[in-house]
Amino acid sequence: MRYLLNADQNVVFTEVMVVIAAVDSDAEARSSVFFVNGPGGYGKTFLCNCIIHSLRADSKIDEAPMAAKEAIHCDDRLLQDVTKNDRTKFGGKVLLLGGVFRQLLPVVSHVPQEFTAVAIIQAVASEDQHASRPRARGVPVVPASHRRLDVSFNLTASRGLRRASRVLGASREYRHLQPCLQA
Ligand SMILES: Nc1ncnc2c1ncn2[C@@H]1O[C@H](COP(=O)(O)OP(=O)(O)OP(=O)(O)O)[C@@H](O)[C@H]1O
Repeated sequence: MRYLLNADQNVVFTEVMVVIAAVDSDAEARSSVFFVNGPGGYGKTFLCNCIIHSLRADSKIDEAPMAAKEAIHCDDRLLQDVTKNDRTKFGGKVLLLGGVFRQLLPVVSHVPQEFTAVAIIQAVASEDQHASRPRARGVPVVPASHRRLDVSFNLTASRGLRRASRVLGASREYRHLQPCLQA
């Protein structure tokens, strides 16, 4: 199955396998946590299946879910307990998680999620303008990959934007988004 992997998938496959081999041969090796990021349909599941297939063939695999942070903490403690190794994260096991970072909202303290969503839509819309994409009735066109956020955009409208602008503008981390909110 490995021969089917494309160049990007091959890079991740090799990196994960190298670390697994190192952890296998050295009980004291540091554990590694990988997060495979990529847009929908980019081949994350295909890659994971290939890795699982290879590890199963060698009888060395534990399931690695994509889960809430509490579940990840729980895995960490459980693996440390099972392996009797509390010196390294996940008891020295390799953790491979997958997902799409663009589908997750960044965490901004004291800001409701819908305002963060609006800020992101505005930022994306602004990128779109630079790419000379069409605009419909004065509303920036949101690319297909972000259409699931359309609802937040419509619901919050201008009052939400003004508040988002104020609150996000006060956050040093997201100050660069401020110009995008001047609709
Ligand atoms: N190297 C490959 N060779 C042949 N087909 C592939 C390859 N990589 C991915 N595919 C195919 O592309 C399609 C999308 O891949 P996959 O489901 O792995 O994407 P994904 O990143 O997990 O998507 P999502 O985030 O939406 O779950 C699937 O039909 C898969 O079989």
